[in-house]
Amino acid sequence: MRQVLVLGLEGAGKSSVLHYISSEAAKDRTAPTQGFNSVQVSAEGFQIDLLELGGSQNLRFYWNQYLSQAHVLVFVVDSADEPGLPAARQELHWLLAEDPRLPLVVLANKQDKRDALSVAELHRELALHTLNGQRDFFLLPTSATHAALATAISIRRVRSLLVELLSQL
Ligand SMILES: Nc1nc2c(ncn2[C@@H]2O[C@H](COP(=O)(O)OP(=O)(O)OP(=O)(O)O)[C@@H](O)[C@H]2O)c(=O)[nH]1
Ligand SMILES: [Mg+2]
Repeated sequence: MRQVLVLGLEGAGKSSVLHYISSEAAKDRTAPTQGFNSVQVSAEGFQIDLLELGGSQNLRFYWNQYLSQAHVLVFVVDSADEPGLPAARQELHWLLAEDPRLPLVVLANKQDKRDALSVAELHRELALHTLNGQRDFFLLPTSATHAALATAISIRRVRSLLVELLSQL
């Protein structure tokens, strides 16, 4: 079992992304995650356990306790929530400081929204240029609720990236 830890501020779209990855279908409605939400997908030769921890302020306190079991960190960002980006950046960099090698996949989610920032803008706003060279790092645009081909493709790309990263372990 390989574990993927899925974090990000409340409402970023973690549950929606996990639902799509495991069921290959968009879901238009999710409830805020109380505690955690776990989803399994099978890859060739191994199982992937994706563990989402809720993003509300009181739950963020527990995030770092789960880092040591994780093989990959997925950090989901609401690309259209510009005011929330400083908090997302701060939480992300706190997590990264705890483990300088943990592979990181940042999802620039909600790309279907008209006011979504681009991947390049998010790279800057999240100060991702400051990452050290020790870790594998990827930044991918996603959309998890929009029923369009681009959504299906973006989620499939996340899934195959995770399989690729985890199969190297
Ligand atoms: N337009 C759009 N809405 C999205 C997308 N992903 C998620 N949402 C919506 O954003 C809201 C929050 O999504 P969730 O998946 O519950 O977010 P979360 O990160 O799991 O939130 P917590 O569990 O509270 O930490 C829901 O209303 C989703 O339908 C997306 O790609 N595009
Ligand atoms: Mg959730």
